[in-house]
Amino acid sequence: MNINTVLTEADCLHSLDTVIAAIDHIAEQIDRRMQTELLRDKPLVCLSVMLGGLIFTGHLLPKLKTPLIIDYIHATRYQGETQGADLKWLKYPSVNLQGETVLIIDDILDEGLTLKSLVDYCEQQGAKQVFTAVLVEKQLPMRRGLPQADFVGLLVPNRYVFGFGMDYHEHLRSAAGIFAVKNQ
Ligand SMILES: O=P(O)(O)OC[C@H]1O[C@H](OP(=O)(O)OP(=O)(O)O)[C@H](O)[C@@H]1O
Ligand SMILES: Nc1nc2[nH]cnc2c(=O)[nH]1
Repeated sequence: MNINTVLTEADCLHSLDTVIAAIDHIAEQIDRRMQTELLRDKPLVCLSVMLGGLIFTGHLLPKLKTPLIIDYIHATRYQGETQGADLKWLKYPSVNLQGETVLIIDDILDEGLTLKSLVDYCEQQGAKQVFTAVLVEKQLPMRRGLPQADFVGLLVPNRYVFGFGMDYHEHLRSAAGIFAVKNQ
């Protein structure tokens, strides 16, 4: 596998400009929704899902006007592969979620099993409400886990995608845009 070949042969699904515009749009939607959901003086607890959610989170949070605190979860189901397996937790959130309004921020909703586990965990920890934001939603006929996220930036077809946080065998997370691997 030559990483440069993967990149040069990939199909660009969404340009960097399109991704940035989609993040602007999600930020507006989140701010609007949180005006009605957040208790006064209570910040939104934002949980970034490592590693894939890192770049999306870094672009999204400075655009939010909603008062917030930042924490992270490290959980992986694919572990550098292109087929998912059981979710492996590497880091639980440090913040106490009891009574909090939580926003889980991830790069992609695919089968939805990762986000379903993370939402369940936050609810078990006593979160008052749990919202989910993803940069991309993969278009599947049905999902085994969470059927949809509350805030979605862009749609992608049912192909293996990378860029803007998403990896191809742990490479290409920093690719500027969203790309689909050739023939996958
Ligand atoms: O909807 P699902 O089918 O569960 O897949 C979505 C998850 O897969 C990726 O994580 P991955 O396990 O590859 O770890 P990573 O964040 O380190 O890339 C991605 O970041 C999501 O968290
Ligand atoms: N990088 C990447 N991670 C995923 N996790 C679930 N689906 C995908 C995908 O298409 N690409």
